[in-house]
Amino acid sequence: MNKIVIFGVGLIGGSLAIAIRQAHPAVEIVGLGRDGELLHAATELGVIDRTAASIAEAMQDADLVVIATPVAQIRAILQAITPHLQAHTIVTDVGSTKSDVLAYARQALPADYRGFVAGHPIAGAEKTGVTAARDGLFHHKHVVLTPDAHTSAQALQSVQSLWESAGAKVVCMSAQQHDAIFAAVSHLPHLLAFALVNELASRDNQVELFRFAASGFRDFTRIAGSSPEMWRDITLANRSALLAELDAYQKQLRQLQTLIEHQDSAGLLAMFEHASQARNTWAESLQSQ
Ligand SMILES: NC(=O)c1ccc[n+]([C@@H]2O[C@H](COP(=O)([O-])OP(=O)(O)OC[C@H]3O[C@@H](n4cnc5c(N)ncnc54)[C@H](O)[C@@H]3O)[C@@H](O)[C@H]2O)c1
Ligand SMILES: O=C(O)C(=O)C[C@]1(C(=O)O)C=C[C@@H](O)C=C1
Repeated sequence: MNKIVIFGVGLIGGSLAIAIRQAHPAVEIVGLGRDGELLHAATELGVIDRTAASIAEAMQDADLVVIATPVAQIRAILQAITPHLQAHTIVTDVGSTKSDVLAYARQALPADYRGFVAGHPIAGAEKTGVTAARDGLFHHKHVVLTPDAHTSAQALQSVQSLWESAGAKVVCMSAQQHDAIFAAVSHLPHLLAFALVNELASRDNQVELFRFAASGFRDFTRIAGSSPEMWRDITLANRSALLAELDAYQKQLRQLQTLIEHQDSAGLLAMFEHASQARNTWAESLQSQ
């Protein structure tokens, strides 16, 4: 590979650029974005080599295009690059939802184009922008790729190799399976954190509440500091899976409420023991990965 174009040089696009620079120092990295000042900062920091005067110029002889913007931007970017797409150019994305992105790709890209590989690195933070980008973000982390019948084996292999060179472990699954899994373990927890903080921050005594909030509150709500735009887009894109997850969670809350109302000591203990054991087993499994 000689030239990589990244749309959206923020936390994820910037961290991938840093990883690519380390693994493939000779590759030219061209960044595009909607905010000139941020792109200037990305160039000054040495995260990208340069920006481009136009999409046409950026796409000229590009080997790989990475779309690392909020997911609602991806359709328009695919439409904008399509007239400039060369046969050998591979296109991938890093969006947190995959069924919507695959549908956009089918609508926007030429019917005979087989170089689109939908992807999602399972690594990140509540911080946004290129100043939050960092070396090693993807080390030992999963990257999920969701190839479909239109994806060529060669494009899939190229994107897999790129992520492996960034230190990640690649797993393939369907977009539908991906969206169901991440609705449960990523998207729902973000909504719960936003909802809790929103509720407390709407109270008259919020100053007092936040004054005494400590590490339990910090751990539960860290992700409520995440990008509102990114999470609006994810929530709307994965709405049917998320509505099912919200139903299941509300059922748990209703169960909890009944146990408390009935002062059901054994029931509460059983529920907390089940959750505590599952959480500790999961945390231990992370150490052996
Ligand atoms: N933050 C995470 O933890 C995380 C983890 C994995 C995947 N993702 C996904 O990665 C993507 C980027 O997230 P991030 O955390 O890097 O966000 P970010 O806000 O740090 O970066 C997004 C960048 O995209 C730019 N941008 C927005 N619209 C654009 C457009 N139309 N054209 C070009 N550039 C545009 C923004 O200016 C910004 O620089 C999202 O799709 C998100 O769902 C995020
Ligand atoms: O660590 C965090 O702050 C994250 O929210 C990262 C996280 C996650 O839920 O685990 C968030 C969204 C991404 O799509 C992938 C990873």
